[in-house]
Amino acid sequence: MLSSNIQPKRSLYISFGHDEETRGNDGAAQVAERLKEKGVTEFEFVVDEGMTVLEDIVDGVAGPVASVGVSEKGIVVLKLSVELAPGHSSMPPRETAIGILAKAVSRLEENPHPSMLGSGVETDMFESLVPKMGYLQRVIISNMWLFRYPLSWLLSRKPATNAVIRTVTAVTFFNSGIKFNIIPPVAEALVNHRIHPSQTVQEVLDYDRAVIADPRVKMELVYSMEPHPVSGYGQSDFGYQVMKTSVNQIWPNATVVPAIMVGNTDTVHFLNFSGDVYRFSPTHMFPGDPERFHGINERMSVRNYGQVVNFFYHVIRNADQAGLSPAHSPHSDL
Ligand SMILES: CCCCCCCC/C=C\CCCCCCCC(=O)N[C@@H](Cc1ccccc1)C(=O)O
Repeated sequence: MLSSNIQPKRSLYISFGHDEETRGNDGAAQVAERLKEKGVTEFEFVVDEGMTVLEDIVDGVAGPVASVGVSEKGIVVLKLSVELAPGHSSMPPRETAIGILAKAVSRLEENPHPSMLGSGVETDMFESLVPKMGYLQRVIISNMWLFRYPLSWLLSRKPATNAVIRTVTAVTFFNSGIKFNIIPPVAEALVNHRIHPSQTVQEVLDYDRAVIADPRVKMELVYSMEPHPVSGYGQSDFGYQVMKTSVNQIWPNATVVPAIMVGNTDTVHFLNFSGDVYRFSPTHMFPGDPERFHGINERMSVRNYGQVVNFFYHVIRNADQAGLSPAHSPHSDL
C-alpha cells in the first residue's frame, strides 16, 4: 500500500500482542488501556484470529467453507482435588485419592454437556451451508426440529464438529503420588471446559457438581470467562460484509458462514470497543489439520501464507469505505 501511495481515509489500528497464549494481560489488555487513555473508545469492527477456511472437514459439504467467528466460547478452568490420610501401601484403604479422583474425571468424560444444536449461531452456520450440501444433508439440516438428536449424535463423533455444538470437557492435568509404597495424601486434576454461548459459567459448574456427585472431590474455580456476545452477521452489518467480501476475493467459491470460535482469543480485551468482533484466520485447513492445533506438525503452506497476507490487504481496502457495498476495485491490487 505504501509503494502504491494508498492512504486509508478511515482510521485503522493494528495491534500486535505477544502473550495471547497466556491470556493477553501484558499485550492486548495493555493496548486496550492505552487506546482508552488516548480517547479511542469505539471501533466500527474488530478482527482477530479465529476460525478458518475449512475444506472437506464438514461431512457432506462441497467446497471451502470460511467460518467467521461471530461469538466465542467461554472458559472454565476447574481444579479437582481429593485429600485422604497417607499411609503404608501394604494396608491400603478401599479407595485411594487417585482412585476417587479418577472416577470423578471419568464421570465427567462419560457425561458430556448437552448438545446446544438448535439454540444459536451454530444452527445458522449449518443452515447457511445448505446450498453446498448433498440431498440427504439438505433434508436433515432443513428439518432441524426433526433431526436435532441424530444430527447432534453425528456431529459429536468428530472433535472439531463436537466443539461447535456443546460445552466441551478436557482433562489437562492429573497429579498425584510421592513414592511407590506410600498411599498418596492428595490427588489433583485440572479440567478445562469451553462453554457454548448458550450456557453460562454457573451452569457448567452446577452440571459438573451433579455429575461428579461425590463430596470428597473438592472443586475450585481457577479461571473463568463467560461466552462472548454475538456480533452482527446480517446483510447490513458492515464488518461482517467486509469479511465476507474479502474472503471471496481470495477464495471465490468459498461459502462464508457465521460460526462460534471454539478456542479463545485476545478479543476479550476489545469487546468494550465494538459490538462487532470477528474471529477469523484465513488459514486453509483440510482433514487432519484441526488436530494439529497445539499438536504435532502444526503447519501452513507457503501458498496459504501469501493468501493470508492478501486477505488482510483486502480487509484494509474494503473497510476503507463510508458504508456498505465494501468491495474495492480493482479486484486484486496485490
Ligand atoms: C463445522 C465446523 C467445524 C469446526 C472446525 C474447527 C476448526 C478449527 C478452527 C479453529 C480453531 C481454533 C482453535 C485454536 C485457538 C488458538 C488460540 C489459542 O490457543 N488460544 C488460547 C487462549 C487462552 C485461553 C485461556 C487461557 C490462556 C490462553 C486457548 O484457547 O487456549
